Amino acid sequence: MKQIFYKYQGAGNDFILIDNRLQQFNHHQPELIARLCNRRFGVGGDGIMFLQVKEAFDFEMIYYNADGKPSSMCGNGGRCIVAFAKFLGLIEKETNFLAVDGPHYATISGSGDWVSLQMINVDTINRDGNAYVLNTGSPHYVELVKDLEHKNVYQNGYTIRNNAVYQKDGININFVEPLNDGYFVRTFERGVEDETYACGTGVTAVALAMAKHKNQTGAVFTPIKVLGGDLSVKFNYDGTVFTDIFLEGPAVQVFSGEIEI
Ligand SMILES: N[C@@H](CCC[C@H](N)C(=O)O)C(=O)O
Repeated sequence: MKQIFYKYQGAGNDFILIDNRLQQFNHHQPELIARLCNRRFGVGGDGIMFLQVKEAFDFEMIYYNADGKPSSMCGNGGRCIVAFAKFLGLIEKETNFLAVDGPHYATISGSGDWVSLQMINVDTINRDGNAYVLNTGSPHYVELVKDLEHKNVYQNGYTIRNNAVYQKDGININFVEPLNDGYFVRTFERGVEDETYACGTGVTAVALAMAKHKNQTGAVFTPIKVLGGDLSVKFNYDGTVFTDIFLEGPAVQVFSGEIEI
């Protein structure tokens, strides 16, 4: 059977998008999902999303990691599916949709390639040695480092992600270095099991962890540079809970096509 797909990227975090409003695609097939995401045997992507009908919402986002397993929230994926919903004519300038971690509100620019996505509130940040550990829809480990440009993110990320604490459930590993204006972040992603060019829940975790690190409260705006471009995170922090968290950046359709499944 032939399947139409769309390919999107958000700061280089790339995804396959499928319009599954008619429920023609049975996505409970881990091997097929992993093959579609494979960069040699399939379309290629850090993950795949299915846009489905959901009562009381504009749509539902069903997300799988590149390894074929259902995942927790994907921030850049969330931004890309909002751009896809606009492309399909389902929404105009704003949307309320359902994802695995609950309802999300988002706004989209007129041209449709800049998306601001509200993320879940965060009230818990734990420590693991010098690192910060928090859940922004997906679990994240955040470590401040020096000379991030030359760090072996794959090797160091792989080692932490697979240590006795995190091996079973997995975690995403973010290394962060302060810049004059904001931060530079590189992420080893669970479910891709490799460094990706960007991670939306990851840069969100970094922005919150750095505010905590610097005892910064009030309205905060954090520009973040990643391998695939620029993202930003804005939020309010009262010293206890992070609210009104928005992840912002590009969400671009790259190509579309048909693949045999
Ligand atoms: N790329 C994502 C995170 C996707 C989920 C992650 N791989 C996990 O398993 O936690 C993002 O943009 O947030």
